[in-house]
Amino acid sequence: MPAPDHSRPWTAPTATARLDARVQLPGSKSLTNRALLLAALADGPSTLHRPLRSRDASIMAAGLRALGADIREAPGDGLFGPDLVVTPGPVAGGAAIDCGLAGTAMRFLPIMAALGDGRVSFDGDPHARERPMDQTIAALRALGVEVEAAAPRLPFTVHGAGRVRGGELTIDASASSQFVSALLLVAARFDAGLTLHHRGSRLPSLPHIEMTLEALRQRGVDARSLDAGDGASWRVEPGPIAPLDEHIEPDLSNAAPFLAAVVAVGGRVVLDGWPARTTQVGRLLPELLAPFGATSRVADGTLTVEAVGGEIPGATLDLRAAGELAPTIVALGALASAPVEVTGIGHIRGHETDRIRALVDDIVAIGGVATALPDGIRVEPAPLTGGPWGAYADHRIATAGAVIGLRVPGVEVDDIGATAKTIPEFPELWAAMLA
Ligand SMILES: O=C(O)C1=C[C@@H](OP(=O)(O)O)[C@@H](O)[C@H](O)C1
Ligand SMILES: C=C(OP(=O)(O)O)C(=O)O
Repeated sequence: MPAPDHSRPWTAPTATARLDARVQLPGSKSLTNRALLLAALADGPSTLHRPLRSRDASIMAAGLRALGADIREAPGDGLFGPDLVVTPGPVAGGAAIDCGLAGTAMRFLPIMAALGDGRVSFDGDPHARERPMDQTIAALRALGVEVEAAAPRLPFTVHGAGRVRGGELTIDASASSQFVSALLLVAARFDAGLTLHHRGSRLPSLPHIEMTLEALRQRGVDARSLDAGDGASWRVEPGPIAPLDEHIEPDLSNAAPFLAAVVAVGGRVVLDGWPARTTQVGRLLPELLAPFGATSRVADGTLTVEAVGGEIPGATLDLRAAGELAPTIVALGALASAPVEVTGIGHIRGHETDRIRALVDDIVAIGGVATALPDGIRVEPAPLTGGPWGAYADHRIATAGAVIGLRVPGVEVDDIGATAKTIPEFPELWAAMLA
């Protein structure tokens, strides 16, 4: 089969009938990239079964190889590609790492690089140079690691001295939970471990920090939240990281557009591989979609979402825990018959693109009414027309356009290839859902 051509605008398919689909999604980005990094720091080889194969996962693997890990493909069950076997090596200096647009790579890898002996330089895509990195650089410096940086952003160079003392550190993670996760993920390898405090105006994406703690504990690391009354202090004891063979769960955040499609069109989608218990923030989707008229049922490892279709009610949602899901919810807002307000997401201005601006501009360009709020977005009912939908290199802005296009003919996503960041199969899976 010829490779799909993503260089031309992608006309989002309009749904012609109620949905009745079964969907199987590739692995979680957040789980894959944590498993890769912890495997590279572990005491022996680990296998990742059904890892995500995507740009962000390739970037993480390439960065870890540059830092000394051996990562090879091994036959898996073939569902979305081979398994990965990671054999750790001593953390090496002397590398130049391209972080692309991957927040996990640009926040996690510099902390690991500090364990090595030598210089490691970091850079990324043009927009990656605008993403907040100040807390990574400040944290390393506070830990006694030399960082050469002209500005508190990419590009910069970490000068590892072969060890990090660790101890106690305070950062401001208001702009990203990844600053916290990065330090906790590597801290077992600091001489004194780490007691980390967050002090700042907000702490977004708490479930991703829970995911980090759980990933560490699964590998025998003593990692916990400290009950400081504010839920913003953590402790990781120094010690070995055990190797682990892990089955990577499907990406539940990438389930969002497929489940939102049910609200937009009506009918039913059954999602395979829904975990009985998970730290992924996508577990909140059933309750987030309920105000829009969706009913959800978990049974036998599947999630079934049903909706009648037709008018979509308005809603007000606080997505501070789940900023990653905001573009999909805002897309439903553009289709709703009453105002939809999403708050708690000011920090998504620092995601792959300024997501608040991108969503407002795209919705307004197709005739909608959307307003940026200091901490979110408000969308009001308006008749939508087709037209260009900018992806801004952002997988979730691209898929938000796909959701709107289900009901609005002629929505043209300029770069559906942006979905390669976490779900390269998106156009094919979307078409299959609608078939
Ligand atoms: O640690 C992670 O895997 C992630 C944390 C979150 O980042 P922010 O806290 O910057 O939103 C999330 O939005 C991102 O997609 C993935
Ligand atoms: C914010 C996201 O990604 P990143 O890991 O690059 O921060 C995202 O996937 O929504």
